[in-house]
Amino acid sequence: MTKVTVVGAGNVGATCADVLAYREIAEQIVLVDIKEGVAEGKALDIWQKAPINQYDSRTVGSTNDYSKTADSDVVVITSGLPRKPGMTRDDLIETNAGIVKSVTENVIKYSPNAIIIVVSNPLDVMTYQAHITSKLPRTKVIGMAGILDTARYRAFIADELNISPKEIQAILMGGHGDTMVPLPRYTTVAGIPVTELIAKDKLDAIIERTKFGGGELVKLMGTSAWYAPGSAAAQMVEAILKNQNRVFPVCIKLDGEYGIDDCYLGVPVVLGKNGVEKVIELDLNEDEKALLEVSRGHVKEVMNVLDKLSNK
Ligand SMILES: NC(=O)c1ccc[n+]([C@@H]2O[C@H](COP(=O)([O-])OP(=O)(O)OC[C@H]3O[C@@H](n4cnc5c(N)ncnc54)[C@H](O)[C@@H]3O)[C@@H](O)[C@H]2O)c1
Ligand SMILES: O=C(O)C[C@H](O)C(=O)O
Repeated sequence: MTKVTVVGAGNVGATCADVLAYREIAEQIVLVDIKEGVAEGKALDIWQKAPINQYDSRTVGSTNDYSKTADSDVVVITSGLPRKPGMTRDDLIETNAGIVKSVTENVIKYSPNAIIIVVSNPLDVMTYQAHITSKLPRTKVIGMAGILDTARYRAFIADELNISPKEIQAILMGGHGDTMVPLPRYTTVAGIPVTELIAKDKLDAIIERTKFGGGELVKLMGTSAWYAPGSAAAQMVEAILKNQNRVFPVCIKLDGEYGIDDCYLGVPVVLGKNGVEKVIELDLNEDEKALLEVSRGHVKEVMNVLDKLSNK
């Protein structure tokens, strides 16, 4: 039986559980939250949708009882505060680091071999937190952001060209923040380089909008996005459970790739049954390397903040 735990039954977690269920990605989905009754209620609601939407995946909920999560193949961590207008993702570090640490400890107690997908923000540094707490190999503790950021980029390109989003392929690297690095050189529309179809000034504007894509939604809704983030996390779970070996940008600790050591950044990887099967090293040009270095520097600064908090 394939079993997935989603911790945090808020907007992102409940959406992820719903996608995992209605697309029958996992046979059993356990939703956990700290708020009494919320996870049980949402899991029951998703289960009661099964006869309407015709799926067999079973969802169950739990208020902080991790014994129900035992032997999960994959655990998705979405617990933590979302930002409000005017805040950066980094402003969430203190509260969310404590939450991600305690959740990871509980998860690992009952599912020592699980693959962990972190969603909580600030994403790259929360992946660091889960990695050091779990002590799992780096290939099994990864962060979801790149699929979401590239999806935004691809959706904006689809709009600009009035072409199906299914045709747009792209890779984006770096931290999940304003320093992320979309790569037009590695963006195609049905195999055609995007640079042949969209003028530079328009593509630059799309890249800028992508970098601030999360903030655009926070401003509109007063809280952060959930449909695309929940679906993106579910897509990562699917690649793992079905051993699809799909290529996605995923946050992982770099151990020398791209000349970077000891920093958690989004890079293209092959995602399969063992988590990250391979980190793909692109041959970046000087401009791209410079942008990645800025992003690395920013993530490293926030990692240092976490180190100081843990030493308190
Ligand atoms: N990586 C990304 O691309 C991405 C995208 C969207 C949101 N996020 C982040 O995901 C997180 C969740 O966002 P959301 O919109 O679902 O927020 P939300 O407030 O709707 O849900 C968060 C849930 O976590 C629960 N929670 C808090 N502490 C907990 C604990 N110790 N154990 C279990 N559950 C706990 C809360 O009760 C709440 O139900 C935020 O940090 C947000 O910034 C990341
Ligand atoms: O922007 C946020 O705060 C949430 C998330 O990281 C996103 O990009 O939607």
